[in-house]
Amino acid sequence: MKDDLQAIVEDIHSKLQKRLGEGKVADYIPQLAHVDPKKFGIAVVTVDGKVHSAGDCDEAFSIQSVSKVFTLTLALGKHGETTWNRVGREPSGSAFNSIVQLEHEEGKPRNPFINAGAIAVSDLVLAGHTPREAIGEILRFVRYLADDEEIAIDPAVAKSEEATGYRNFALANFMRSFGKLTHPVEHVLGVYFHHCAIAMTCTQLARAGLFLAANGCNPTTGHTVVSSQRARRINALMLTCGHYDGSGEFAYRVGLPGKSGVGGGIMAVAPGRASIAVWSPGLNHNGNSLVGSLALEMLADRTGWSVFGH
Ligand SMILES: NC(=O)CC[C@H](N)C(=O)O
Repeated sequence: MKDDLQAIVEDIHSKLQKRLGEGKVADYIPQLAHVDPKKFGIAVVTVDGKVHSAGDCDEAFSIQSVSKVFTLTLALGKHGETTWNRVGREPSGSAFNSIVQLEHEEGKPRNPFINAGAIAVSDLVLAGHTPREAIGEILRFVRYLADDEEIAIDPAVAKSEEATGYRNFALANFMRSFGKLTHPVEHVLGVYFHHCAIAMTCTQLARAGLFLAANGCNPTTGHTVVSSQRARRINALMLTCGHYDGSGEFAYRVGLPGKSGVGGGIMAVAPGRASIAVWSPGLNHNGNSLVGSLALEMLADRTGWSVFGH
């Protein structure tokens, strides 16, 4: 490390002040359109459990698609490798809510991080449960990962998406027509919308991702969450698919496994070193946080943490 980490984080926060407000806040989910576009938080939790943070790092925001990492981890825990019968592991090269590939590939989504793939994963998490139980299981899992019982779902966000999620209903119905969802569409989407509506701060999110930076074991709680092989593989999927059709650009500029959400959050993993969360609501054309991506690019550059070398 070239400089002290807290100093780097504060410097990134101050250098990016002039860029705040760039990008476009997601407004297709009406409840997200109200968020102040100038918010910006960053938290870095190193594998020794130390937190380095700046800005709006303790303000909760809607994690949206970042939650797909947690539901995938749960589905793999419940169904093991058979998870991959239902969803692929290849980058899609298309938008997060795209429907085009689904017809060619007979209802099997490309990867677990695009909407269609995460809906298939929600169907897997729902197995043996009512929707309410599955939502409770996901929330308990995220609280366990972050070691924080305060984490909650924002019901207004879930409701807002349920009322306007025409695309997601289309994707789910289309998959169901191929027999690729085993539960009723309303139940599967109920689970999906609620896990997307989990609200977390950057600090909580960085803590929740720590197991991925530390070979599957959360070093602050001592809990073994997944095997080191599984942690490595989830990181690989985040690197190749975590930013949709912006994943190549993110790997080029940042070089860390990462998962974005349309709430403006990104969770990134520096294996063996740290888990990082950034939040800034303005999105680039791929639906990834514009200032958040810049912050991670600066962080990777200053720390030499890119998985591809210094
Ligand atoms: N990229 C995202 O964060 C998308 C998640 C959002 N809940 C949706 O389904 O559209």
